[in-house]
Amino acid sequence: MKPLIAGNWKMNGTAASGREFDLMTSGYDADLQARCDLLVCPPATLLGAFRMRAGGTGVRLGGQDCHVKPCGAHTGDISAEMLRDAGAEFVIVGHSERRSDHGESDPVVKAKAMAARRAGLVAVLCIGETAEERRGGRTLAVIVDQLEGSLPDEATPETLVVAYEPVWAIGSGLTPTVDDVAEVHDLIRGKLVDRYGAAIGDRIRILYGGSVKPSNAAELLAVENVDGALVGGASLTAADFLAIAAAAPRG
Ligand SMILES: O=C[C@H](O)COP(=O)(O)O
Repeated sequence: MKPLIAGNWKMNGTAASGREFDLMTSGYDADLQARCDLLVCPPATLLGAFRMRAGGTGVRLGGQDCHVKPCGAHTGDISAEMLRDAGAEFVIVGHSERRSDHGESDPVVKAKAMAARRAGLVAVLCIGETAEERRGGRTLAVIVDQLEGSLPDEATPETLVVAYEPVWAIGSGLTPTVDDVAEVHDLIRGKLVDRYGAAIGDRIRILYGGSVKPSNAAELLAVENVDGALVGGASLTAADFLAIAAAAPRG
């Protein structure tokens, strides 16, 4: 399976960030293109400009969230259809910062994943346990609950990516051991196969996210059932982001 290296810029970036994005597109050379798919999810304000800059380079674009409805009276929100219109091919749903900042529940995340499919976007559906849940030995149970509550009713490898992001690893510099990552990704793979059948579930990409950096990317990306990375802070600079992409194993 070709790895997906996805950058989530979160609430970072202005028009001046186009220069950094250009370094990413120019650095995504034939070797990297053969090695992995590269996705940048900037703030929605930059999608249109980045679409112009990305043209023909192979770098894909995504949104960071979408509303469940295609349009309507929802001040400040953006629909999956609007993201697609602005150049997105992917959209992150259920990121832990959306869950905590905006109280998004599993049913809402599921509805957003289904909205993404309706609009022709690939949903990057995020799940992960908190530090307290991990300390309480509930990691695997939390992952199962989140999957049961938020996976869309129908999915294919072309419409769904799952991202495992332990909340305590996000932006903290901490990462789980490779054995812990392997255990959770193995569980997720099994649940995807149960839900969608082996022909689909075995081919849905499962990303790891949380403090991925050039120094730990090769180790994390080599873990079985880790099919790429969802990168926050290190995706803001081309040098780090491309170094992570270069650490992806050849498919
Ligand atoms: O969506 C990305 C994740 O929240 C990871 O962020 P981070 O790489 O800054 O830890």
